[in-house]
Amino acid sequence: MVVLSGHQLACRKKDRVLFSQLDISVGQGQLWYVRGPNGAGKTSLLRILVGLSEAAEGQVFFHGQPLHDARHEFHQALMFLGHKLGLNRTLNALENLSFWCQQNGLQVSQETLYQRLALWGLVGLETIPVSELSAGQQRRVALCRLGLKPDAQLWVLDEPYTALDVDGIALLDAGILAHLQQGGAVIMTSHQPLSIEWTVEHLVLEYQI
Ligand SMILES: Nc1ncnc2c1ncn2[C@@H]1O[C@H](COP(=O)(O)OP(=O)(O)OP(=O)(O)O)[C@@H](O)[C@H]1O
Repeated sequence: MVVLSGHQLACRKKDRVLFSQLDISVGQGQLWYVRGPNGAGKTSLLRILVGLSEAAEGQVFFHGQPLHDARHEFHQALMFLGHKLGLNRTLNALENLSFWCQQNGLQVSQETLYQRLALWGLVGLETIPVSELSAGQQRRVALCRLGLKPDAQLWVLDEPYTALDVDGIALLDAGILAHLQQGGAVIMTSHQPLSIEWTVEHLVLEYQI
């Protein structure tokens, strides 16, 4: 079953066409890996696919419905982790996760949040302002959100491995694998080769002058 699809998408930034006539169809249990050099348009594509930017041409569909007509259902089903971490640097890890859950209308116990933080190796760091954590620790706090939104069938992850150490990469791989095994769908960008043991669909964007 197709979860998200983009038809004949085009993206322009200033006078440059980043991509055009781009088709993508992301099904349940599929892992899409969007690759390409710096500036090729990977983040721009992801932003179009999640409805944060308008395509210059083409349309995005969620479960066969135009995204505009399925906004509510789409947001229920979407877990988007952008290039930026989306953390408040003055709040600590626990407060950031609580705030994010509130924003998303999720009732999540403190115990569950502590469990997520423990899973990501952040025990003892829960109440330190995020600004005082290392880059990899901050990334781990952001990644704690994966799994907190039970209805999120579609994960869209923009360079989620950034700043992670070997153990962090293995944890993220395991989380993505479990999501796929449960029928979830994943679209992600990365500059490093994927080591997830799953069939990977590749979408390569070239740098267009
Ligand atoms: N808001 C904007 N206004 C103007 N140009 C933009 C804007 N956002 C992105 N661009 C341009 O669009 C191009 C593609 O950017 P994008 O962030 O999508 O690339 P990317 O493939 O994700 O790159 P990277 O691998 O460096 O993260 C870049 O040349 C960038 O300068």
